[in-house]
Amino acid sequence: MDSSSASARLRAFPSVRRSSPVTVIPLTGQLVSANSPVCSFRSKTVSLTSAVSKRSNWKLQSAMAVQVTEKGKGKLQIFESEEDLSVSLAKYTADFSERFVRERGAFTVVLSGGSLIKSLRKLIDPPYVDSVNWAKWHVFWVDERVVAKDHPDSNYKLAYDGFLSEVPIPPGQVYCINDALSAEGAADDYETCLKHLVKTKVVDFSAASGFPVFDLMLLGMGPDGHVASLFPGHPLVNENQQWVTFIKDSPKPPPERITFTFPVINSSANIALVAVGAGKADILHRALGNGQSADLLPVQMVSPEGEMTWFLDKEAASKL
Ligand SMILES: O=C(O)[C@H](O)[C@@H](O)[C@H](O)[C@H](O)COP(=O)(O)O
Repeated sequence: MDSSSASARLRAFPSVRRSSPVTVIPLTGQLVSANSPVCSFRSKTVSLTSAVSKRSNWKLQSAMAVQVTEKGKGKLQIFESEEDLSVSLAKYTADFSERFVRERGAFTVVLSGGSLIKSLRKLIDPPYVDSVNWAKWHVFWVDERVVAKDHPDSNYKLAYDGFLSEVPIPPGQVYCINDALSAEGAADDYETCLKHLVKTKVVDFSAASGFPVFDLMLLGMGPDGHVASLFPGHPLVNENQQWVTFIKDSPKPPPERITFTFPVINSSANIALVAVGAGKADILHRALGNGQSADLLPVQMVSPEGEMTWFLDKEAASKL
């Protein structure tokens, strides 16, 4: 792995292009999926700063999503309710599954913990529970707590109970933490597993950067702006050599976790960033608003090689 290359370093410290042009697309009357053709709607080009200040354009009507796109920063979708968000998130995920299974014979999907799992619940309902080719799924965790797999804090348990137990993904394709190891040992073990899966071409790889490329990463965000187990002000946000690392002083309990690093997160082919509820409103205002800060929040460091799509409900987006 040539992780000391200039491009790997650069990708670990992506810049936030606040003044880049964005396209604001007010949509009326119906929920529009992430894959809707942009050209079929009215659009105008403004800067992200002015898009945020023109809040009157963002009024939500019943079951309406407002999309904002900015080159390199992603598409922002705001849903009337968490229920609408989960319907759209299921379609978005199922569409990628279909595309990657067709194109490369497998679908590598990365989960986080927290409320994201609940927001994936429509995937285990018809039509997706029957139409998705679950046998081709390979499931990973962007972060995991260093606890036993049957512990209430386990992200594996959360995903298993709420989602994985309901669909026929072969158990050998669900890559959970080795809970017999220390945090350091579990991070090493997970990275070794990823390297093996890159070698066997289950997981894609970017020769340019030297990091694995997951087909889809589904990220939550904490109210402090953390993603995965990469917390504001923690030195791990600058890790640019390892694929998987560990933390023993996580400000969010439990303290011991393993986590993908930013170069791996930012190598993804697609990232969905999902935030729901009023508790996320202030940090989203800071992350996407006009204010300038020298220190980027972890969520502002998410800047994938591929596509990024934000899924917010109207409470989370209420201060934008
Ligand atoms: O293990 C974890 O703690 C998570 O992976 C973490 O990064 C989570 O995704 C965010 O804290 C958002 O969680 P909520 O959506 O529950 O706020």
